[in-house]
Amino acid sequence: MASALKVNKDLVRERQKCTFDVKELTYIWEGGREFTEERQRYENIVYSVKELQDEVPELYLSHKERYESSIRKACILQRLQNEYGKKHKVLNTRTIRLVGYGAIRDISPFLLHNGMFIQTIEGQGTPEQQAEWMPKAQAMQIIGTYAQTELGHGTFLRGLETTATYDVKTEEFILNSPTLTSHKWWPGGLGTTVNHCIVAAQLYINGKKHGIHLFMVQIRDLETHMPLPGINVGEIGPKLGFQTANNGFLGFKNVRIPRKNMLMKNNQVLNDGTYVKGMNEKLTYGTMVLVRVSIVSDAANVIARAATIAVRYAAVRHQSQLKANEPEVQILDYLTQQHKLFIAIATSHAFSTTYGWLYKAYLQVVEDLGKGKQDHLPELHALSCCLKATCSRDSAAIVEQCRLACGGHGYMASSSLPIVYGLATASVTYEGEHTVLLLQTARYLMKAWQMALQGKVLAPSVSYLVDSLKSNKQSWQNTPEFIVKGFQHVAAGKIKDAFHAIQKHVKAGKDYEDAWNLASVQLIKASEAHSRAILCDVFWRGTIIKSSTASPGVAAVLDHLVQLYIVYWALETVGDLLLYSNITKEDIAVLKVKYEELLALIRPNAVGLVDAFDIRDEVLNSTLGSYDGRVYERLMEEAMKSPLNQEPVNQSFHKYLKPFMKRAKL
Ligand SMILES: CCCCCCCCCC/C=C\CCCC(=O)SCCNC(=O)CCNC(=O)[C@H](O)C(C)(C)COP(=O)(O)OP(=O)(O)OC[C@H]1O[C@@H](n2cnc3c(N)ncnc32)[C@H](O)[C@@H]1OP(=O)(O)O
Ligand SMILES: Cc1cc2nc3c(=O)[nH]c(=O)nc-3n(C[C@H](O)[C@H](O)[C@H](O)COP(=O)(O)OP(=O)(O)OC[C@H]3O[C@@H](n4cnc5c(N)ncnc54)[C@H](O)[C@@H]3O)c2cc1C
Repeated sequence: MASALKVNKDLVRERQKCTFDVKELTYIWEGGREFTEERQRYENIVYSVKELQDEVPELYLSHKERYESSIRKACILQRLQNEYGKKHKVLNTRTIRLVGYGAIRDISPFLLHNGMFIQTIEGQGTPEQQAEWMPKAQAMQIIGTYAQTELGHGTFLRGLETTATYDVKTEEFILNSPTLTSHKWWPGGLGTTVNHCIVAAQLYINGKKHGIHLFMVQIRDLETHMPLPGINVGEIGPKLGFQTANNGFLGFKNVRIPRKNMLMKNNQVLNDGTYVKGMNEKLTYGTMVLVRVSIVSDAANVIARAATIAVRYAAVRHQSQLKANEPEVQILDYLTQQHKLFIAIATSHAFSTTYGWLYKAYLQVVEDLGKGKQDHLPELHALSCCLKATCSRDSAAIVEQCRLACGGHGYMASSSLPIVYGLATASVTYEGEHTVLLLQTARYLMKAWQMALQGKVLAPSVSYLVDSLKSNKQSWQNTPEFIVKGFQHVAAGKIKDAFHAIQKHVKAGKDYEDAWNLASVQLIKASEAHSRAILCDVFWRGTIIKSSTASPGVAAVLDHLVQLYIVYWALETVGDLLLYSNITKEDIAVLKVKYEELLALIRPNAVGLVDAFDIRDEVLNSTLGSYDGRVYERLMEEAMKSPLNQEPVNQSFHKYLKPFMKRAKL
């Protein structure tokens, strides 16, 4: 962090106003002091490595140069990470991703290796397969990705066309891409980085199709890196963001792999071609569940980044007068600006708390599955789908809101807000498209509603449906607990409406599937309302627990944030509350005042709150958001790095402009 002397005076004043212990909140936000200290220790190592510092900003490099630079840095990072792991302890993936981002400035071409390839071997491999591949993958003697999506299908996995046909004679699988649309398309690192892939393919044995299975396939020679025979591999080209992720395509022509290369923890193929079905075919999708859970944490992190940039900038930026003859005010003093930004801070805490809760549920299900119990798998799938969908979508909207809150300068690449938006919006699509995942949860909610009607016991996350069937609703109270109940009434009401809409179409003679499609707008609304009820409930309960051991100052700001989140969403969805709960116009008027009071309470702590996210300048990489607030100096310094500013006259003047001007007629 910059020395106090060089820090912008507005930021100095803001920090003096802060009423709580910033460090203490950082520890809470990060899940414990040990995690923060571990990350900081690792950051100190990584960001002192000279080779990781850019001479030319990445954005001025060509597509090819950017990739080469990202690989160079990713290798250095991987070495540092391994060395660190040997000396201290293995770093958590959040730290690896955060710190890696600061060095690479975009997505690491090893992201899928570290985030899905290793996890799939771990989660889907037999102990023998793990023993063979895990050490090599961890040491990066083999580098891999997760190759599932194809040109023709990403969402509908049963529609994937890549085939893996078992040859009993040679005890091998033969991989083929029978059509153009069957080519793998998107996997990160696949373009020119990885030499192995976990490939999702339709399994055929003796002409019988057994559905999607996962296979370990080597695609490049380990010495020469040349594609192996039968492999057609390449990079898919520039995208909205993710420029250095090295997303690729892949086709197979009669590529043979040994039988032992099918990941067989769940389903198995024996030597003689006998197919042994596992406990649940959907366990093949297990890595996706883990990544969906992790995306809730990623959403919290991207919002924290955008909020840090936008809040610090809003403290430094002065524009317009509130009153004539008075100095121009910090834009952070406009209530509308606080309305745009404080919800970002609160949302980041809401998602971080929800991630902690969801990850715990994930670990419990994994433990249960190990004992052959799968009762909670459907609930976890439903929760991970709707929370991934809602948190990723909210994160993209909030990052964009933070960008807009920075006015014109937020549009500068050097603000980093465009690149952060590129990251956030990608997560709305990858790992299960937004609408599609909401509809997965809706399937579960329809079943839960049916069970509630039948008086059956429901899983904890939907047990509120039982309460909603009781006719005596208490009169409304403007307390957080009661507003959370209000969200549950909204969710229950929307679930019920969607259920009835399907029934109505079925009664009118439609097939269930057509009725489902006709009701699907209502279904996604029900799923969204369920997500919001869960987020508010978990955030509220989680904050009470965290506050119970926090200092009074920190407990107070946590309380302001959770209340702000709940009241904000009550006001955003006020129409729903009027439809489905007992809220009155008078209650709403009180909530509006409450919301304004909360903005005022948070205002003196705004900069302290984003400081508590403890995001280093290297990670922010932002002219607008650095700790010292030297916004204008940095904007100018960065502009001066443009290659167009390295010469007084660009050659295009002599080649095009001058002749053009000469020829121009009056
Ligand atoms: C700690 C380490 C963490 C590291 C984190 C790193 C983060 C890295 C970030 C990486 C960045 C980018 C990577 C991006 C990678 C990708 O995008 S990989 C590709 C992702 N692809 C998808 O998500 C595909 C989406 N589609 C599907 O999942 C399925 O096709 C879909 C669920 C939509 C439907 O599947 P079907 O097989 O067609 O099933 P249905 O008939 O619809 O349903 C049957 C029942 O199965 C239940 N189900 C479905 N999925 C699951 C599951 N995963 N688990 C449990 N159960 C599941 C479903 O609910 C149905 O149940 P029901 O019949 O209703 O009882
Ligand atoms: C940055 C990025 C990185 C990625 N990395 C990987 C990777 O490493 N490995 C990998 O395998 N894949 C990867 N993917 C692919 C990604 O998982 C898919 O793009 C994603 O799952 C969406 O599938 P799709 O592209 O087929 O979308 P589509 O399903 O074609 O979606 C198009 C539209 O159709 C709608 N739609 C589709 N089906 C339904 C339905 N049943 N009901 C209602 N609406 C529907 C969707 O809502 C959407 O609006 C990546 C994608 C991106 C953008």
